[in-house]
Amino acid sequence: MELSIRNLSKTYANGVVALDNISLTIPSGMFGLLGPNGAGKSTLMRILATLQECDAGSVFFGELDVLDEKDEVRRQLGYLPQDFGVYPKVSAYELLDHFAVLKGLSHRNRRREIVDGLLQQTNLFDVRHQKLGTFSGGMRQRFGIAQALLGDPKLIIVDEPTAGLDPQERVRFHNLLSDIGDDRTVILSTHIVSDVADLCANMAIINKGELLVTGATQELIDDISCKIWARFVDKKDLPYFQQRHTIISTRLLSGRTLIHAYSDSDPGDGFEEAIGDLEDVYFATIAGRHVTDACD
Ligand SMILES: Nc1ncnc2c1ncn2[C@@H]1O[C@H](COP(=O)(O)OP(=O)(O)OP(=O)(O)O)[C@@H](O)[C@H]1O
Repeated sequence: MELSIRNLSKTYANGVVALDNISLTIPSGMFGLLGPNGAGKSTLMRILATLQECDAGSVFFGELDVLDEKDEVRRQLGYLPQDFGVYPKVSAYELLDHFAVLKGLSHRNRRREIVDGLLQQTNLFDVRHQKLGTFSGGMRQRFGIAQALLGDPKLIIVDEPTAGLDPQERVRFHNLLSDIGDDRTVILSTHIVSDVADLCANMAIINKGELLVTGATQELIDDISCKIWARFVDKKDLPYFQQRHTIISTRLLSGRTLIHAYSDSDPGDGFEEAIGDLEDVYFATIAGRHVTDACD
C-alpha cells in the first residue's frame, strides 16, 4: 500500500524548521529516507508513527488518514525508534510476550505461536531465555524488529537502525529487513548511504527540513553516472581543485585523497570519468547540484 505525504510542515518552539512543506509518495517495498544528522528524518518518522503532531499537511496510508485516525494507525504500524531501549533484566521471550499482550494478542496459545515465530524469524530463538542486557547491539536491533512485526503491520518504520552495528551484524540486519520488505511498506531512515544502496528500490534525500530529491534509486544513480569525474590529489592541492571545479566529495582511499567532481562534460585538469554511485547522488544533492537530468 502507498503512503502519501502532502505539504507536511513542522517548526519546533525554538524556531527550528524541522520539516518544510514536504510532499512525498512512498510506494510499497523498502523506501530509504536519507539525510545528514539534523535533516528532519526523526521528526518525520515520529509524525508518521503518530507520536508527534505536525503543524500542517496530510498523510494517507491507502485510505487511512494517518494524522487523524491515530488508534487505527497504531494497530497497523510497526515502529523501531532510534533510541529503542529494552529492559536489561528480562529475557527476549518475556519482553516480546509482554509487547504482544499490549498489542492485543490475548489468546495464550496463539500468542506463543506468534512470539516463537518472530523470534525464529529474527534468529533469536536459541537465545530467547537470555536476558536482554546480555545482547549485542545487533541482537538488540533484531529484537527491535521482532517487536515491530507484532500484529503483522503493513507499514513499518525503522529509524537509523544500523548505526553502531559491526559489518557482520549489518549484513545480517540487512537480510532481515529485505525479507520483511517483500510485502509491506518499510521506511528506512538513515544517514548511511550504503543502507539505502543495498536495500531500497525507492528513496528520498532530505536536508534541513527540505525534500531535495525522490525517485527510484537506480534511476537516480543512472542520471548522475555520466557526470562524475575522479582523480587522486595531494592534500595540499585540494584548495586549487576546489576553486576550479565542483568538488562533491573528498575521501581517502588506501590513505590517498580521492576527489569526485560534478560536471556535464570533461573538466580536464587530469580528471578521469568515474562510474557514479549512490554516494555521488547523495553528495551532489546535498551540495545543491541538480542531478535529475538524464545522461544521454
Ligand atoms: N524537541 C525539539 N525541540 C527543538 N528542536 C528540535 C527538537 N527535536 C529536533 N529538533 C531539531 O530539529 C531538527 C531536525 O531534527 P531530527 O531529529 O528530526 O533530525 P534527524 O534527521 O533525525 O537527525 P538525527 O539523525 O540527528 O536524529 C534538528 O535541527 C534538531 O536539532
